[in-house]
Amino acid sequence: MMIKVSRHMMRNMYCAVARGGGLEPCYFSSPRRHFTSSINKPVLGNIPEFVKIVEVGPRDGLQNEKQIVPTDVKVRLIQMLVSSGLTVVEATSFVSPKWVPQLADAKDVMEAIRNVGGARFPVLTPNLKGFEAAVAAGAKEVAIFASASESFSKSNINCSIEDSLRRYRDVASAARKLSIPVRGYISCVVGCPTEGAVPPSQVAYVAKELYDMGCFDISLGDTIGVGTPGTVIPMLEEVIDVVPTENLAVHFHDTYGQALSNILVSLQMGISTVDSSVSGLGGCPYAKGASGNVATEDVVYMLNGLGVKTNIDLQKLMLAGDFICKHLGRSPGSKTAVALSKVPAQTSKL
Ligand SMILES: CC(C)(COP(=O)([O-])OP(=O)([O-])OC[C@H]1O[C@@H](n2cnc3c(N)ncnc32)[C@H](O)[C@@H]1OP(=O)([O-])[O-])[C@@H](O)C(=O)NCCC(=O)NCCSC(=O)C[C@@](C)(O)CC(=O)[O-]
Repeated sequence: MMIKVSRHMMRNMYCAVARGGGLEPCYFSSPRRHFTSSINKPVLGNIPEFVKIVEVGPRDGLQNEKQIVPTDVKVRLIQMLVSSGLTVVEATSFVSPKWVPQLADAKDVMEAIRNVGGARFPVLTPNLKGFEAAVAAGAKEVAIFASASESFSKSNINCSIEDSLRRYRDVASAARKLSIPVRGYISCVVGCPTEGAVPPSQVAYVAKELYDMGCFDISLGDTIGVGTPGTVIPMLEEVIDVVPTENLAVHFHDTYGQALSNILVSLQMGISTVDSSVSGLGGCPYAKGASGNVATEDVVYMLNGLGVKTNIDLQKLMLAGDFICKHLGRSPGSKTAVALSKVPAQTSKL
């Protein structure tokens, strides 16, 4: 049975005075028990005990790199991410190689990870052509990506929002016949690089369309990272009115350093799926100036501190971040890795 969470219920959950606890804060390691006594639960409200992290680095991260990363490096990165405990790693995109040459090796990546167990590897498919290629390459889960902004839809996938939704209905229906789960993304949920502020009602409209076509998860993307809790909360309120929180995910880029605060308020509003990118890789080829996604290491560090389970080994995750940063010839992109590189003794407590 699907329980619709109304805005009123959300407010109550938000204000809920939680009892119990009795646990110590634990910043570096996974929590041994849920919630900590030193965390003021009356302030935090009912944040989830477990958060599923969808790692988007190999796709959202590497699609934006100037240099084309060799297939074997992408594959090694994916393997390292899986061995850190991540159970969903977005592997690549079946998009036009003219538009995104960085991911032109999608078929080879899928072939190379065919036998990697313990995780799901969703891939982006912008149309039926991409869907069919993804399935032929062994994809077991796909993602479609719409936009809440008309101009971003045109620049990203060369069609209007309505045309994209028509295409995606075809993809969703083809996927249903093969029992392939479909994730839906919405870009520009608070701001668009050309249109500016995006009305929450427009986000809710696209979210409902994606939900109605069968998306099991709808990821709300602040593509250019302009959101603050002040704009994210009203957007989420409208979306939660039409899509249950258990079917929502958040996807914050960190351009203005607001991603962690935005994630925290999303958790307080009942969302328990968070997208992030190892070492904060990424950006968007069609959103100039947008920085990478929030770094997975920093999200895990915050969740550990909150006593929220992720089942991710932060130390192994940082090794994956170190691996890809070394390959790209840059210093670590997560605050956690930077901090621990300065205080290596703390690493032993991870
Ligand atoms: C959607 C299209 C294909 C339309 O592109 P188009 O040029 O309008 O498409 P078309 O149907 O006219 O086809 C043009 C050519 O592309 C080919 N083609 C057509 N489809 C495919 C396909 N699936 N795979 C491979 N090739 C394809 C097609 O066969 C043809 O080849 P040609 O005859 O010229 O040789 C193009 O605009 C595209 O690939 N866009 C992808 C853009 C992209 O990947 N953007 C980044 C991801 S979205 C994002 O980052 C946001 C997100 C999800 O992370 C959330 C957030 O951060 O907010």
